[in-house]
Amino acid sequence: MKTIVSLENICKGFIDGGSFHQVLDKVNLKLHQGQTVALTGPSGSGKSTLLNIIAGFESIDSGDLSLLSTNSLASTSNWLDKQWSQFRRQHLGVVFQQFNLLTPLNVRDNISFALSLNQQQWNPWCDELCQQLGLNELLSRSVENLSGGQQQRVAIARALAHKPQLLLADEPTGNLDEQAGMQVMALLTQLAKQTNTCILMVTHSDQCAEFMQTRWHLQQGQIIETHLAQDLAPSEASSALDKNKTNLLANK
Ligand SMILES: Nc1ncnc2c1ncn2[C@@H]1O[C@H](COP(=O)(O)OP(=O)(O)OP(=O)(O)O)[C@@H](O)[C@H]1O
Repeated sequence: MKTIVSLENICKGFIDGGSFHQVLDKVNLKLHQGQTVALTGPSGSGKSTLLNIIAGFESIDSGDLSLLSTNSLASTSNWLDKQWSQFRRQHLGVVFQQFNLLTPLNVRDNISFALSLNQQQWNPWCDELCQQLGLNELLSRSVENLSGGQQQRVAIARALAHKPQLLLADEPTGNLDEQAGMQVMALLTQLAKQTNTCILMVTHSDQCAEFMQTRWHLQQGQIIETHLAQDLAPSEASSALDKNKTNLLANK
């Protein structure tokens, strides 16, 4: 399986209140194409910091971050803003708790805008995304007037429209009630599977984490890995996941 993200001995800390707080302490990890990972851990353990580092929004103190760009895994140590922007535009999708939608625009234009950054236009995959996410009736609606669950589905469509190799999601269901949250999780994992997109998702919810194959638990600067669906034989894992998702989608 192709490695798309590699962190080697990553250290990151912040100076706050006059003292230094080590948040990540020699973290090593690899993410592979199509892999799905839930990132859990206590509040303040550094989950968002880790996502921000992988997206290039936060610098590292030491270690090396390599990302798959133009077909090879390359160290980002010498990347300038231009290379980071290009990576984010072409290969990355993000779904954060605050949806960060473009509020003056309607649903269709929010999704089209993300595509236009890659010189792409609306295509059959967008139709499929909108159909599966139940957005077809909402395409001309202004995003600011949509409900939280509807906005969340727009944010997912926007993040997956350009078929990114990596989706970073920070508590993507944090603003939704439990049932809506589970529906969003079911759709998110189903759509990402269709494009072989790797997901790294921060969550405080065990139920959301169960949609992912693997769990990384971040505590005291270190990551402990446990397997979720992969603990089962492949056929059992996929049928358990499919059953879970089918039940949730049936309740939609
Ligand atoms: N820019 C910053 N300046 C100073 N400290 C920061 C900064 N960003 C994060 N921190 C600190 O780093 C630690 C990790 O923060 P982070 O937001 O990554 O945690 P988290 O695990 O995502 O937390 P939560 O689950 O509560 O969202 C916290 O102690 C936080 O206060």
